[in-house]
Amino acid sequence: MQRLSDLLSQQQPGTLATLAATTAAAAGTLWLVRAWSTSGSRQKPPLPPGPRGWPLLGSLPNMDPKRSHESVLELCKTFGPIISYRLGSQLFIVINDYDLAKELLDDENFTGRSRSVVIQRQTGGCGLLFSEGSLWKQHRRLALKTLRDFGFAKDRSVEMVNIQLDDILTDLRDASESARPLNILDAFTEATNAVIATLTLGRQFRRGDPELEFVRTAARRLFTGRPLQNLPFLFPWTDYIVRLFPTSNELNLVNMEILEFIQRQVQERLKLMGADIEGFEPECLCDVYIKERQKAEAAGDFESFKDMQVLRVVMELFMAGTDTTARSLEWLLLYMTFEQDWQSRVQAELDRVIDGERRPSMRDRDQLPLTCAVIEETYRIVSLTPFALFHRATQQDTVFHGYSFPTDALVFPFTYGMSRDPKVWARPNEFHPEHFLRPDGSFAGSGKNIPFSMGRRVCVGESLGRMEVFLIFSAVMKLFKVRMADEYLSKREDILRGSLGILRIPGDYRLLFEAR
Ligand code: HEM
Repeated sequence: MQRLSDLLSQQQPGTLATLAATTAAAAGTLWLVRAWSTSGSRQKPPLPPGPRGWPLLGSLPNMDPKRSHESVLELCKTFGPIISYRLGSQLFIVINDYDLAKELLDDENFTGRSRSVVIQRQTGGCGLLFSEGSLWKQHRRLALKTLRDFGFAKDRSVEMVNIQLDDILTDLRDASESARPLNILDAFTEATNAVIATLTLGRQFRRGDPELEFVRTAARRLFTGRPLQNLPFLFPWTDYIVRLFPTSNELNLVNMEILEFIQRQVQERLKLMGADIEGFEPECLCDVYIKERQKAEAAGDFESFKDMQVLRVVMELFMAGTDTTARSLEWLLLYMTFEQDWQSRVQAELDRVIDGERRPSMRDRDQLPLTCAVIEETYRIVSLTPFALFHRATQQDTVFHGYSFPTDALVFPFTYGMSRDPKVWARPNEFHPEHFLRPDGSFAGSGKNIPFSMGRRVCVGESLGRMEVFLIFSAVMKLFKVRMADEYLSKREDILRGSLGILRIPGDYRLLFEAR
């Protein structure tokens, strides 16, 4: 396996001449795009409507840097369900209507991802999250099949979650006996990471282990980082300056550190597999990838499973499977502290259905409509990933509902806006689990709620995420009452409004647990 610095430097051409040429080309392209978009070209359909923006900066000064989802919602109220705006020189198109988003996300043409220099440098076009075309299809299929074979979202994962629950419940018992207020995220991160680490790397990072501390901190840095503060993302020509000081950019830095960490893990697996890779019975996704690489190379294919590809797929699943689910659980408990009546109703339902000391299992789900509705409503009102992930039209001259979608525009399904659409939700701005309950009290399903997005690039981990959230939330609710520590009670608005990194992050809080 190549050294990581070599792998990353392969993604970094660059001399002064290239700098000059690229800057000139970027300026020329920008000028042309601007000239075209303001001239009201007769041949091409217009861009979707949106604010005019400032010279060079576009709408950047109008975005709340901590909560761009709120600023974009305001724009949608003015300009409609398909809007466009520029931040720096990057064009964004936002879809804020469920039916339009469904049509777009089901369309093969919109399975592209950003070709931004930042993403290219971090991924080299490899992996699963940011790859496109046949490479993406091949690896999405393989990753899903492999994880399924290892019991992804099935019995084996249920067993793993239950083992993790032992630790969570012990922590909560200790906290409740000592009346110690706590931030619950760490306990949830440890649990969700243990599950995905077993599936991807065949091992777990145990408490007290510095590697677990690294994963926790890295996840926090990665998911609280603001992509919009990554200058070259909005002004590609600044990339040449930023790349001279790679450690000055937090998102680059944390990406490199995680990749190095994953590379060490892959090397451990290689050591364990020994010389007879072919005869080794794979125990996790990483082993399968190492074996597939050997097969591909034997057949003369040195591209599909090159080092960067293997590292990125393992890393992306490992990271995406850790913080997203832990944060969903954190938000659920926060809503339960502020919605005490719903907390009591969930607990009454759990007491009725789950007898004695038994833990809730997936089979109980059908008997727990209210619990399911509370979970679904929390997904809705939080919208953990308000912009899902950016997509891109892969075909030139794409026209969608009368508007031009250039191939370099970043297209977002705006899940935050859709989950607040008054045409769809009776009480869009309130915590109202009845959105997901039929009049007879049965669970109505997710309907138009799309926390995991939808269509061709729908979240790979949806079934695992949903399973973990249901099992952990219901087990905690069965055994503990949760409330906000007194000094945070008056901060409801700040805590629930929080801020936006890659995920929505609540404001600072401390929870108190009391055994039931
Ligand atoms: C509650 C937890 C989670 C939420 C809310 C969530 C949400 C999302 C969203 C909104 C997307 C973007 C889909 C799009 O491009 O339109 C996504 C993609 C993805 N998620 Fe998740 N996710 C969660 C858990 C997980 C887990 C547990 C894993 C790993 C096992 C995972 C792996 C991925 C991957 C690999 C993609 C990229 C799929 C692709 O590009 O084809 N996610 N997720």
